[in-house]
Amino acid sequence: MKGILSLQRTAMAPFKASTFISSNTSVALPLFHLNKIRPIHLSIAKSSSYCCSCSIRLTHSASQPKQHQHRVVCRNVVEILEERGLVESVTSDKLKSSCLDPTDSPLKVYCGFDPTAESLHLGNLLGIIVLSWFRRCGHKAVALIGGATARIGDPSGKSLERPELDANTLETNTLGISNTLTRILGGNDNNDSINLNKNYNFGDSSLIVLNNYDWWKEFRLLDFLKQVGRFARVGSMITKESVKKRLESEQGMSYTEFTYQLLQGYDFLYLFQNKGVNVQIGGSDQWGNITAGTELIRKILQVEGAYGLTFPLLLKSDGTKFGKSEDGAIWLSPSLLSPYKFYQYFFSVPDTDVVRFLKILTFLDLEEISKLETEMMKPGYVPNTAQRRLAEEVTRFVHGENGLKEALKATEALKPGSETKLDWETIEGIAEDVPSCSLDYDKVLNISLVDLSVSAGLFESKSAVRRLLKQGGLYLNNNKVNSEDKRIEADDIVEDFTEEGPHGHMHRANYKVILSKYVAKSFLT
Ligand SMILES: Nc1ncnc2c1ncn2[C@@H]1O[C@H](COP(=O)(O)OP(=O)(O)OP(=O)(O)O)[C@@H](O)[C@H]1O
Ligand SMILES: N[C@@H](Cc1ccc(O)cc1)C(=O)O
Repeated sequence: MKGILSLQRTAMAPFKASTFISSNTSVALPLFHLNKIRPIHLSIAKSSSYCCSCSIRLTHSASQPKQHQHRVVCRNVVEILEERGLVESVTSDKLKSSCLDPTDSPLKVYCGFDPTAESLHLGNLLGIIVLSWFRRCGHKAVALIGGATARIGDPSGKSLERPELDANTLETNTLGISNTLTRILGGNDNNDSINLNKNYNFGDSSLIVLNNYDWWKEFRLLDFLKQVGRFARVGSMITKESVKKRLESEQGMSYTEFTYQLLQGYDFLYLFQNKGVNVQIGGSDQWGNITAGTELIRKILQVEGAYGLTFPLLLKSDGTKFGKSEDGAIWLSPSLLSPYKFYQYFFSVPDTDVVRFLKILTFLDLEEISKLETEMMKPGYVPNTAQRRLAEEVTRFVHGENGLKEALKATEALKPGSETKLDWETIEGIAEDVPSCSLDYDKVLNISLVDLSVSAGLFESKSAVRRLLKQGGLYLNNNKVNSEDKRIEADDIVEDFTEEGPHGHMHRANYKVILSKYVAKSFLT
């Protein structure tokens, strides 16, 4: 068993996780049990000196701006995607030749995300990564939120009709997803909410976030049937995988979901005509919807020059797809999955997956990945070195430098026998991820540690506490407890002095104490 994530799955099981509550009058007790785990040593690797996008070493000169050089040395983005296993199909081979000159004629690429959940998940990250590759190679990206299409429900890959979402849920989801997209693709740690009535341009306008509800809300049915429906052939529509499968099922398919491909198809046409978008990307399940768009553009506008590219679905080792429907989805929003847990997920991926994930989910040079792969085969390889690199890269991309720092700090603090000094922020971070409870301050101060360990639910009996204490396995704030008579003193309580009192004095805002136990070394396998 490796890594803290797997540790927590087994170790946390006996305890019921509760919400972490902190207030001026309470003491919160994040409790955890570290069992059968090897300590993990972490360090941040230095970033590579290669061009982020094209695996070619940069040769900056003082006179040439970095951005310009970056584009000059950049290779064909489609080739890069192919090498990394990020291309399943393209609608035309001409796409490759169309991306040769990003400086003079950059492509404008879009990927759509229906706001069917509060957050995007790991499967959706592939679309974000492919958009990012295009941007890194000098092209432009559009992230589209399907405020309109989410009301219809994409039948792709679904055996049942999707439940209808109410307006409030859609609004909350749209906000959550926009925040994630702008946080990741905006390239900063800015978590501020964005105003949904605006389109967002970032810096050099290489990224725009749009919502398709903006053009669908005013499109009248008669106009749609005349302008779009007339050109769509039912014969071609029913051959799409998403429709064929559903028609064979007992439940069949509603007319509403049947029209989904035309909505997505029209989006492409609208974006082609009004925003200069000429490429749509998506997971392989989006092929039918993407080709609906290229077909409409060809028929209605009578032009060529619109392309589609799909990437393979990201699958777990058991062959199932990463998505939001299963338990334990890997959410990209920190409020649904903390950066610490996100990091731990990647730190614990099996050796059989790590190289594939490094190629798909990071921007690391392929040569570097290949070196890591070679190292993995050698005797003396420190387990999880490749996973650590993967976890660092993906966490930094999704949660920013601060998110990665938070994850590393919590990882360090949760290590068995860690000597990390626990400060307020670290405890707060950990508390979300371990079972915790909240007790009044006076129910903790001067209370015997043995009693507290039981009243807080860490142990079932005082004798169990004493037994572990004798084995040297009981820790308070990462310090080993040696005496059964230990009482909680004021100094054991980690305080947050960050709130400023009425006269400019810092006053006690919150109080926290952390207890932990882990099985003595002799019990480790
Ligand atoms: N595992 C995955 N690998 C690659 N792309 C994915 C994956 N899951 C979803 N996508 C892509 O993300 C976009 C939105 O996905 P969508 O909301 O339809 O499905 P989902 O979130 O996987 O839903 P569910 O979990 O309910 O099956 C689509 O372009 C889809 O191809
Ligand atoms: N159909 C995509 C989302 C999407 C919506 C509208 C588009 O124009 C493009 C893509 C999904 O399943 O999530």
